[in-house]
Amino acid sequence: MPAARRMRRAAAAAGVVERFAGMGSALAGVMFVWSMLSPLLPRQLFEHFVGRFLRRHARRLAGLVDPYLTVTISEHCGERMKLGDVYEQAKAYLSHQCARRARSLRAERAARDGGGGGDRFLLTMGDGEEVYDVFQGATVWWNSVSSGGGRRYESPWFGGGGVVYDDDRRAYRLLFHRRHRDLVVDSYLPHVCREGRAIMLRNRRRKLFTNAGGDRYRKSAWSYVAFEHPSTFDTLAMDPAKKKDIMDDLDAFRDGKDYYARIGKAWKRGYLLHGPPGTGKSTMIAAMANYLDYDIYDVELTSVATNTDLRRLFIETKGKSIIVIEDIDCSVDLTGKRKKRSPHAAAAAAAAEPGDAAKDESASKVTLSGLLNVIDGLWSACGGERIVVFTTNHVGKLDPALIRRGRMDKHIEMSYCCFETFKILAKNYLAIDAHHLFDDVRLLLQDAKIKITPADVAEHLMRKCAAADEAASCLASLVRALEKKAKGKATVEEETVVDE
Ligand SMILES: Nc1ncnc2c1ncn2[C@@H]1O[C@H](COP(=O)(O)OP(=O)(O)OP(=O)(O)O)[C@@H](O)[C@H]1O
Ligand SMILES: [Mg+2]
Repeated sequence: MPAARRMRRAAAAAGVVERFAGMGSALAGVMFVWSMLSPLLPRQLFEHFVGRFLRRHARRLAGLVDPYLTVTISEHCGERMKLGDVYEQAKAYLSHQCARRARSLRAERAARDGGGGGDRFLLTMGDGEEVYDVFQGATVWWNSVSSGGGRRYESPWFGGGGVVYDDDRRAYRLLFHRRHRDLVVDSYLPHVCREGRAIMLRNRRRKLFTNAGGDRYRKSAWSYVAFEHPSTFDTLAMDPAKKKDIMDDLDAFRDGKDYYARIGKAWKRGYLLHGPPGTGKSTMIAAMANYLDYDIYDVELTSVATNTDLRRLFIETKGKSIIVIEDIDCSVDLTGKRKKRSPHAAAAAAAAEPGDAAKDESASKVTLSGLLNVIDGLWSACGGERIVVFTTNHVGKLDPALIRRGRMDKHIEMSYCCFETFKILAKNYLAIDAHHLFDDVRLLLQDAKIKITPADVAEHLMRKCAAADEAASCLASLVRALEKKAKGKATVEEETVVDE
């Protein structure tokens, strides 16, 4: 047995002995005083005084007999039965540090990054288990307790609309000697949370959250799937200098916790990605998330009924995340004015049921000021380490207040394909760095009148067969498409891929 483990066992055993020895000597003292006094006093007087004494000093006596304190960390806490962060952190810590000493274990799937992690298990303490831990020479004991027997029932309210409550309440109980109180509260518990957070980060599978399709009685406003987009900055086709600038900016943000605190600014950063369709705005968001190892919250503004709901959504996002609002110009009317209806829409509304009209009125009432408040107001500072990204095809349509620096700190234009961009796409799609047709492509792309998006170029370079001369045929297809544009025979909108 390794020496370190032998020492820890010995420490734990010593702790148990010390715990019971302390109780035993205090109990023996009380019994001794009792046996001395009882024959000397009249029985009624004795009972009266002893009764009063016990009533008054019961707590202090209990303290003499049992000098141990407990701290309970519950699974659920606060509003709407939110899962307690501290509980999750303690669970992760215990599964890593102490669970191997437990005899009864609970197994959960430990999802890891990048998919395929579903076969790993996280082992946590089973109900009623006790394990010890040693911290700076002090021994503490952790107990896993549960109540409710794991019953699940459907709410009788809201028409029983699928709201299922889990009656199983779990908690961890931490037991320690009262002389370690300061050590536990000031150092040990923060250590448990810190270590637990780090373990959770290492074990987590990144998530793509959405608020669309939810109902307001769900425990969380967000639902999610595993985030598995393969885009990276290596595969993202754009001017290398611009790409490096963005990566440096992201690095500075990720490592900037102390800097943001020093300058008195919330730890968040806004990016505005603008450019024509198919220039890689969504691809860039995926690359940013993969680069930073962050989750993505994709906000569907049209599914948010009010500013209050929007605020709740933002409060429920966690740190290390990118909050995305795509096509911000067409999400909702953020000027607060109602858009004029087309004659067709007006006729349809007139023919609709009265209930439909009411539904229309109750559609999203998110306002510009509501949005500004969550991304830049007092609420925006909750949690920290968040990036907010807006994308748009029409930057000119946006309200200047929405995209001013400080809200959207970095404006990135995603533009049409240049030769540098093409070379990255050719490397991605055809695995080539050079080809005799590259010169033709370069000459054509140098012509400012020829506008082709990376999405269109990518489609030309996409493998269509496993032929040996595949690269040549793909490049020839691209050259033909570019020549067509040069001759004005095709516009960007009408362009279609020529299949070989
Ligand atoms: N810069 C790029 N680098 C690599 N691939 C790209 C790039 N731009 C576009 N693509 C390819 O084109 C497809 C469409 O790109 P993407 O969805 O990112 O465009 P977008 O700018 O978000 O378009 P929209 O404005 O219509 O949402 C992607 O699946 C990707 O394969
Ligand atoms: Mg997009």
